[in-house]
Order: sequence, then C-alpha cells, then structure tokens
Amino acid sequence: MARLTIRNVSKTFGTSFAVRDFSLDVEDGELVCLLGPSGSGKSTLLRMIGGFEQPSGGSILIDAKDVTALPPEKRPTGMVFQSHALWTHMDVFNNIAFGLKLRRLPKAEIRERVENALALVGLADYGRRMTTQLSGGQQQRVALARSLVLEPKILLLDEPFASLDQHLRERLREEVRDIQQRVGITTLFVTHGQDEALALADRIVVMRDGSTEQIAPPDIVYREPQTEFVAGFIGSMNFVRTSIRGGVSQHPAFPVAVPIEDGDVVLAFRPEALSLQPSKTLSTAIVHRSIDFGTHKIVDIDLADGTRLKAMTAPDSNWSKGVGIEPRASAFRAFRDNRLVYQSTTSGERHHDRILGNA
Ligand SMILES: Nc1ncnc2c1ncn2[C@@H]1O[C@H](COP(=O)(O)OP(=O)(O)OP(=O)(O)O)[C@@H](O)[C@H]1O
Repeated sequence: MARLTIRNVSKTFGTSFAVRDFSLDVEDGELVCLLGPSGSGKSTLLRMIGGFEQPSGGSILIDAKDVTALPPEKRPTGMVFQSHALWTHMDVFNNIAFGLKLRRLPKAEIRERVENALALVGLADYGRRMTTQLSGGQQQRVALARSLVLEPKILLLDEPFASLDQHLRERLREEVRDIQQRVGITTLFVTHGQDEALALADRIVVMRDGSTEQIAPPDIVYREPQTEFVAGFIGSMNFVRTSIRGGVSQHPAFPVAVPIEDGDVVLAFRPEALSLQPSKTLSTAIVHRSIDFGTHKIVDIDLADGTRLKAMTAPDSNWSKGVGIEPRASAFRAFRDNRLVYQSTTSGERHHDRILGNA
C-alpha cells in the first residue's frame, strides 16, 4: 500500500507544455483514472511517475519519499503499456519470472510468486504456453501479471486494453478492478474512454491541454461538471448558446432565469433533463429521429435556430414532427468562458436555483 503525491509537476517539449503545473494526491489503495482526449498529457504524466520521463519542474513523492530523480528500476512502481511488449522467445512463466530472476530470488520463491500472479489474472494453466499462442486479452493479462509479481507499491496502467475489442475490454476492466481491490494496490489508469473511467475509478482526473479540468468521483464528474469541457466530455450533453439580459436567457426556446451578469453563456443539460410535451406549448421543435434503446428512447430534436438537442423519453412514447419542450423541467448548468457560473436543479415540484459563489 502506498500514497502518491504529485506536486506542481510540469513537462515541456521544446516550447510547448505536455503537462502544466499538475498536482494530485492519490490515497492508499485508491484507483484514479486520468481521462482526457488525445494529447492532453495523460501518458506523459504517467511516464513521469514511472520514471520514464523526467519532469521539467515539480516533484513526485511515494510514501513521502521524493522519487523525482530516480530511474524506473529504482522506483516502487509497475507499469503496463498499451502494447504489451512480451518476450516472444520465452514462455508465459519465464516472461513473468524475468524480473524476479534479475533480483536473484530463490527458485522456489520465484515459482510460488509466478504461480500466484498467474492465478490472480486467471491464467493458472498457461505458464508453459509461448506468448505468441495467446489472444490479445491473455497477453495483456500476462503483462499485468509481470508487473504485479514484482509487488510494486503503485501500479501504472497506460490504456492497457485500447487494442482489444469492446466486449473484452469491458471484461478485463472488471477483472482489473477486482484484482486491484483484492491486492489493494494504489493504481493510476490512463484512458481516453469515459465509460472505462466511469466504471473503474474511485476518482477521475479530467485532463485537457496538460492541465486538470476537474478531479472528483465518477458520479460527481457526471452530475456536477465544473467546466463546459467536462460537461461535453462525459456522457451525452445538450448545449444551447444564449445571452443573458436582466437575469433571463434570451433564447426563445429557453427563456429561463439565470441570475448572473449580462453576457453570453452556454446552457448545458442532460437528455434526461429535457422533457417533451405535445406541441401546443410555447416553444416547439422538430423531431429529427428517435432511437429505441429498449429501456428508453433518445429523441433528436431541432430548434428553430438549428440547435440540435437530445431528449430521453419513455420507451412507449411516440414523438414525431413537432413537439413542445419544457425548459422549466430542466436541470441545467450555465458556463461562461468554460467556467461554471450558475446551476439550477429541479427536485420534485420545487425548483431550486442556486447562484455560485464565484459567479
Ligand atoms: N517525446 C515527445 N516529444 C515531443 N512532444 C511530445 C513527446 N511526448 C509527448 N509529446 C507531446 O505532449 C503532448 C501530450 O502527449 P501525451 O502522449 O502525454 O498525451 P495523451 O493524453 O497521453 O494522448 P494519447 O491519448 O493520444 O496517448 C502532446 O502534444 C504530444 O505531442
């Protein structure tokens, strides 16, 4: 078990920042996902923690010990990469045993630890197979076992399942979560898949351009995005551009109260927060298409100004052509220059409005 502290870490390549003034504390046994689009600095950050890249500034501590200047082999970290890089001339057993042999451990101990690691990743009978005779998923399990057998304090996973198909990826991430909890190992997991992060993480760090946009548990990142970027990156979100005058949105379909300073904002709300009505209500939209997911329908509608929105409706509902939309029933958030400036929440019959302190 170990605690990881990242303090004001930056990394520049030439004149551009890959990671910018990044700080994070990861608790004992916690699984944190670094989530962000391609190029947001996730891998660079992970490689700096593993010692494969040297920070341009800042420090990295494991259990309060500064490891910033240590090479990878001197750090208590284990890293699993996207491409597993197993040795093809060795069988599975020897791939996993390799690091233990370098440490000159007694043979009997090596055998026991390798067998335990194989059992942990569900490959108990695969020790004598050559790695070329394994499926992609099995190869990634061997890569994971090869890391875990060295009993690192911190496990670093860089998109380990990116090359696998969706079904296998989902199964393996459940397994990783299971193993991670059984072993209780502090873990950082890099992904650009929001589903993966939502399913796996104790906390998610949403990254963009080398900086943190939000650090929070998955449900909070989903329900309370702090920036427009996070709102758009996690889950399905509707955005409506409008301007606020005298505390009221000027958009004809969304004349909602937004008690903030005059100016342009983006209103954001989930498909499940938009209710459709028969078209006799105030504002109307045109149904573009409707997709039946069995448990619910997602209805794409177009507003008069061309804005396309998604509404989640009951599976037995049937919307076509013109519909009314009910803005008062929407729980929305307002963003200005990417920052959250206002949120409204609906609970039952009562409508609560809350102005944020920093609005
Ligand atoms: N060795 C390098 N030399 C120059 N620039 C680099 C190097 N490694 C990374 N970068 C740049 O740093 C930025 C962050 O890259 P990084 O690989 O950390 O992003 P990422 O979020 O992991 O992306 P992906 O999901 O595509 O792997 C990118 O702009 C990338 O081009």
